[in-house]
Amino acid sequence: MTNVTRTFVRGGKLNRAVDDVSLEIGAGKTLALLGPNGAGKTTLIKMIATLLEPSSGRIVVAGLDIKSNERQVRSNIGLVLGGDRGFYLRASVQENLNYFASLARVSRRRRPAVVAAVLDAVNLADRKRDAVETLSRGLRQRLHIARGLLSNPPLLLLDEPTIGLDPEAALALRDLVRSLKSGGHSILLTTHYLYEAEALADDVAVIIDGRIIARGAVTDIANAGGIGNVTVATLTHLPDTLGNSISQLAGVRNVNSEQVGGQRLVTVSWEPNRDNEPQLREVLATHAPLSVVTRPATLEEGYLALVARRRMTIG
Ligand SMILES: Nc1ncnc2c1ncn2[C@@H]1O[C@H](COP(=O)(O)OP(=O)(O)OP(=O)(O)O)[C@@H](O)[C@H]1O
Repeated sequence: MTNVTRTFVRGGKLNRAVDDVSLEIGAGKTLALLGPNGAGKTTLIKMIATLLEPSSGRIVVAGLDIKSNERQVRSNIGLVLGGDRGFYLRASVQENLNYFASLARVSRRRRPAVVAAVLDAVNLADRKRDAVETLSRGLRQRLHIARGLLSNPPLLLLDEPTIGLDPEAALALRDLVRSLKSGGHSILLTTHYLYEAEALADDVAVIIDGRIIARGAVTDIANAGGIGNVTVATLTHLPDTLGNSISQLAGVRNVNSEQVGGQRLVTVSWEPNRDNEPQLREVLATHAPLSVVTRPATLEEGYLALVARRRMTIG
């Protein structure tokens, strides 16, 4: 998409829900779109799915401009919004998929094979005769993905696919998303679970107030938030003045401490390429640290630093 903007009028004021966004997703790649509530993620996904028209800008899916090829583009996209709606609850899994396959213009002749293939892909074949209302939330979410796969679309749009799932069901769903990716689908994923984005995505884009403020690998997001590596020190106790002494070291961006079990974890975020574990060890030496480990910032640490930095610059 190139220079895409979508405005809404609210209370007589023009609100730019998506503001001049340009993004591309490579074939077979997964892009995670992250951002706070109301940042513009769903608006962006709805525009790609042709459910909402951009106010300006251009969106191209598999080489086709969505404005002039709406019907064809729809069959190139699998939209998975999830939740409890979207199925006939008393009808069976198979009946639902047959119906949605007809809407997706899968020919009557090909329908049985296509429905069998998507059921296999999401591992639901053994439940095909059961009414949808008997499926757990995790299995319903698989059914949503099966529905999105009916036209074998090159692009899948997954809006918070694991929301509300228990940890085991969420893990199984992440495995399913990985297998779709290795099957060649490009995926645009929105999620508020940062470890999920880190586990699944090749690339991350952060949207705030309708604008993409950072895009790239996890390190790029962290660097945009002003942090590079992070050192975690484990201590048996934390003297009052220690945090202050650490924050005075060159290159320190932020210091946090928390109690975990009987231990104190001190987390030191360093500015990009300015980590200095030896100097930190000197400060910690008289407090007998149990361990000191330096590693790259996680996506969660990078994202939180980026959002905080953004709020500081506009607030
Ligand atoms: N139909 C609409 N009419 C008016 N304003 C809207 C409409 N849809 C979205 N908005 C506004 O556009 C902005 C972006 O909303 P959007 O739902 O895209 O955010 P989001 O990033 O998906 O949020 P969440 O993480 O909460 O799902 C918000 O300010 C929202 O109030």
